[in-house]
Amino acid sequence: MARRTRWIAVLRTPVGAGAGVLLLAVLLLALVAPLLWSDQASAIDTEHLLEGMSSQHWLGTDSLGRDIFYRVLVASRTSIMLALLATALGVFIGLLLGTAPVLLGRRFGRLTTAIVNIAVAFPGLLLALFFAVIFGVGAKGAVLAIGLAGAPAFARLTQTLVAGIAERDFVAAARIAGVGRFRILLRHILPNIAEPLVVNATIGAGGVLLAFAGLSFLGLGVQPPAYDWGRLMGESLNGIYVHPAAALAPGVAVVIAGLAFNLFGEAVAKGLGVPAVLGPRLRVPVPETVPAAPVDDEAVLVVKDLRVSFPGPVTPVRGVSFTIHKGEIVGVVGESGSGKSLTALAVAGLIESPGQVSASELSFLGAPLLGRLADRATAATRRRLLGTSFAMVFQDPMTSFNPTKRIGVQLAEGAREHQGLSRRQAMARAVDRLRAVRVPAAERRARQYPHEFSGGMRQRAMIGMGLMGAPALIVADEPTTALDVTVQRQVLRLLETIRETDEVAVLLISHDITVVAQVCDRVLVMYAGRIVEDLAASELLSGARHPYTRALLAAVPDLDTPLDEPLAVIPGRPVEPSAVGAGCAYKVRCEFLVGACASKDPELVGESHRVACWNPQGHPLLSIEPIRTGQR
Ligand SMILES: Nc1ncnc2c1ncn2[C@@H]1O[C@H](COP(=O)(O)OP(=O)(O)OP(=O)(O)O)[C@@H](O)[C@H]1O
Repeated sequence: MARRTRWIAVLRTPVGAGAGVLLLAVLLLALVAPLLWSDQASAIDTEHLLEGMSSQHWLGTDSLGRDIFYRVLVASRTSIMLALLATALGVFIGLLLGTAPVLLGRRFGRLTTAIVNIAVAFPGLLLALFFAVIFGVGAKGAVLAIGLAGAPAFARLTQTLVAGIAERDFVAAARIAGVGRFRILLRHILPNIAEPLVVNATIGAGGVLLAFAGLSFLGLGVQPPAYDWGRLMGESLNGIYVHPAAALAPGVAVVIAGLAFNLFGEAVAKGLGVPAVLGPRLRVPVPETVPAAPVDDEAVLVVKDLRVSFPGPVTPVRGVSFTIHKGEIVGVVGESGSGKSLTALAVAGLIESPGQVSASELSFLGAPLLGRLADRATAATRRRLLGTSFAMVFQDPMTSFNPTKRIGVQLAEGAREHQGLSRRQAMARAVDRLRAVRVPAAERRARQYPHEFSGGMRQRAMIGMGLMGAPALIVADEPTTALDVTVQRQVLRLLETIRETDEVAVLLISHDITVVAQVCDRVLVMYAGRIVEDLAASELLSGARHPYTRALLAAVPDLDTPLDEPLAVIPGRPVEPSAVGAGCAYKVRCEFLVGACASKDPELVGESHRVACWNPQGHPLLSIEPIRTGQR
């Protein structure tokens, strides 16, 4: 809807309207000219050979006495049709090459990217000539030549656009939901790149028209008795000094038609802000017949010694272990860069190559999430399990949903995929879930697009999407960071309610320790890729023992904080993953160093309250004298 309005707005601008009318006129001419003036254009008049302009022949006649004006008009169809065909071919091949990384995976994707990069480096006209020689002279050969020559540019454009969309949260969410690559491409990626692609193809058509005229002019394109503008130019070239109009007229036609495509494309691009691909977001889960197996205890997610590393090598997550039980809300806090998001992404299977994930155990509802899957059935089961029982809510509500699709349709998609619901049933469930997350007028809202929702409502709808199946775990990565305080409270309360009513476990990632303290049962404090403290949220204020946790708490301003004094901050800066050396990663910022801190990284030890520190506070180790350091 909004899309249509924007197009209409473009057509209302003077340039947009002018270019639109010109393009329409050119297309109309191409359509009707051969029907109306074919006879006049081909009528041979041996008495008026190579005549100049006259009232009878406005642009004169050619060597067979045929009227040049009518021939230029009639040639419009062949010229434009062939140019559009070649453009379509270029776009099609460009799309195939540009979307290869999504369809074929990274390795083949890289190969096609390399091929495209090499092809793009060749001048288009040179490529066209090269292909023209291969395919032979004639219109068909020229279409193939120009289409293939234009393909690398469209492939590059497609790759860039696809890369921008493929990293969006809603694509990640669709992947978690087990939506296949082809379907992701078709339903999530292509609709979001269609606009810039169409606009660029329109602009490109102008250039193709010119290239086609060039090939025909050289005698490699349209062959007699057929003719296009390029051919007319070529035929008139010999007499250009005595009879310039015959050569200039088709040239002018090429320029006008080329301009019409170019101007229109440019006007639309400017008006739509192409390539402004908007943000999107999330998704997840679904059905019921999932072979879950958490029979032993109530562990929903078990993570043991999780590591995430990247080439460098850097290891931003260095051995994280925790378990989440049914109906438990576990918070993960830490400064920026501590590895919170990577931990969540690794759990969701969203770390892409060249990132490497390893763990001695990573299981969800008893099913392993890591490792090579022995057979397709196991892989399908795992996909299905994640698709139905695992939900992910991302940070930015602006990017949570595919902007081109209605909210209800997006909610329904996973249910159709995994639960086998019909379109109708899935929509009914979507409306029901929107109601469950307190989206008012759910039926009407389900028919709206993401931009018609407020930020908080979008975030709630995203959680609703997670509830389409029967989720056992919702991973929420900074779900309230982009929201104002009141809306933030509503979203957090919603997560709490879901936990209470459906016993869903929640892994809540936040840099805000007060948020975590309010809603969580347990808190994991992360620093430099490790958990440094794991304790009950109720103990946080009174019983935190790690100097880093205590510093995080001390840095939270409260109503008693004197306004005339600087706010407390944690001295120093978080350590970069690449700079983590021997000993405790927090040592350079810690006030309570002891001898072991410099040489050995402390293990996370304890039962219900785990701390990784050689000198935990609160219950001071009296035998060890703290070394008070000067702060950096
Ligand atoms: N693809 C990558 N390649 C190399 N390093 C990465 C990559 N992705 C993340 N990192 C590094 O890993 C560290 C942890 O990142 P992560 O996003 O998990 O932090 P975070 O705790 O979630 O921070 P924030 O609150 O800012 O999101 C950061 O230092 C980051 O630079």
